[in-house]
Amino acid sequence: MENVFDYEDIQLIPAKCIVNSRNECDTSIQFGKHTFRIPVVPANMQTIIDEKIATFLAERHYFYVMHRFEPETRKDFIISMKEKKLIASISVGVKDEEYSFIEELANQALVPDYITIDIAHGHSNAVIEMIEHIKKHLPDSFVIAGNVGTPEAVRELENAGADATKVGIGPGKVCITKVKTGFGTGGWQLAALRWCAKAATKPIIADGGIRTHGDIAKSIRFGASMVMIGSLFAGHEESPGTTVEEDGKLYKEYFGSASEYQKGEKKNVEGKKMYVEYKGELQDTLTEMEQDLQSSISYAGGKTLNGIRTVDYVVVKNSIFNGD
Ligand SMILES: NC(=O)C1=CN([C@@H]2O[C@H](COP(=O)(O)OP(=O)(O)OC[C@H]3O[C@@H](n4cnc5c(N)ncnc54)[C@H](OP(=O)(O)O)[C@@H]3O)[C@@H](O)[C@H]2O)C=CC1
Ligand SMILES: Nc1nc2c(ncn2[C@@H]2O[C@H](COP(=O)(O)O)[C@@H](O)[C@H]2O)c(=O)[nH]1
Repeated sequence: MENVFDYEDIQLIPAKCIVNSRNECDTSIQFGKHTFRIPVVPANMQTIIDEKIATFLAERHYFYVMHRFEPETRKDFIISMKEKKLIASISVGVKDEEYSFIEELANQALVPDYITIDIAHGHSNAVIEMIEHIKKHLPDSFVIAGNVGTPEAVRELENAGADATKVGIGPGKVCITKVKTGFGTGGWQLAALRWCAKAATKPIIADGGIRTHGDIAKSIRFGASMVMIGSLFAGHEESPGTTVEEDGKLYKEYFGSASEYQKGEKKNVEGKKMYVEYKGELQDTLTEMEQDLQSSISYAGGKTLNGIRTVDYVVVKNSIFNGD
């Protein structure tokens, strides 16, 4: 891989505007059988999403992926979303009990609309076998598989039947994979996304490393259909993490899914915990993201997200917070 770069190294170049107001710019994205308001999905992490937030998002036509860290609640969650006529989007791992869980869902005709296979090193037989298992038992579920960081991995997971792949090994804000293992896409996530997108024949989710709303537009430019974000969604009033007060200021916790706080033990820890400033209401952030993306589309000289996909860009090597 040559010419690696990350989000802060790139600036998109404006093209002639074709709208009279940013309101005319359409940020919606079709992903699977459904169309969502913005190409953004909060990370499937325990301090980012819970059932209440999932319902809030689904009711307002935002994509969501429920986390997999309370496995015993997943079946009721699917039933409850189906009763409300909302999309059911869950996560699974690859351990033995997950195989029986998929069979149980199939036997009870409980078909999640989206199933995300969520493990650290997604380029593995474990994930390939789980994709095949889901496709055998729940062929109508849209399967997202990850995480990966190479075109070879994208091709293999697509060939196994994945409907979308998720790219990002170690660029996350609470991720310590890079320092613990020496591996990953941390520090060059945007270049890795481009590399993977060139090989992909199905949608890609860019996962991790988004620090500003402009990074969403950059992800779209470099091949993402959807962008998964953790830290920017942490710290809201609705966020599940605990709230603490220090010197009169409010903070909320945000921890990694491979942190000892999530795992309950210090084994194969690849994540940490941090506190982020309290950010107010989730809807305000979603609205701001949509407006900023409408602006991005207008700067791209387009009316839809497609306008961003072909826009010119420059590499400006002034990395200030590369890869955290
Ligand atoms: N996007 C990212 O950069 C990363 C994300 N995470 C997140 O943390 C959570 C926990 O992830 P994970 O530990 O995979 O989940 P699990 O603990 O559920 O592990 C899934 C399975 O994969 C095996 N496994 C995990 N990592 C490896 C590896 N490097 N090589 C071979 N086998 C492996 C595990 O076995 P065993 O534990 O015995 O090895 C286990 O059987 C997930 O939500 C994941 O998305 C974690 C790290 C990086
Ligand atoms: N290496 C680790 N990555 C993790 C862990 N928990 C979550 N994640 C990944 O981070 C993104 C969110 O990134 P952000 O930059 O937007 O905050 C999330 O979707 C996962 O892919 C972890 O413990 N270790």
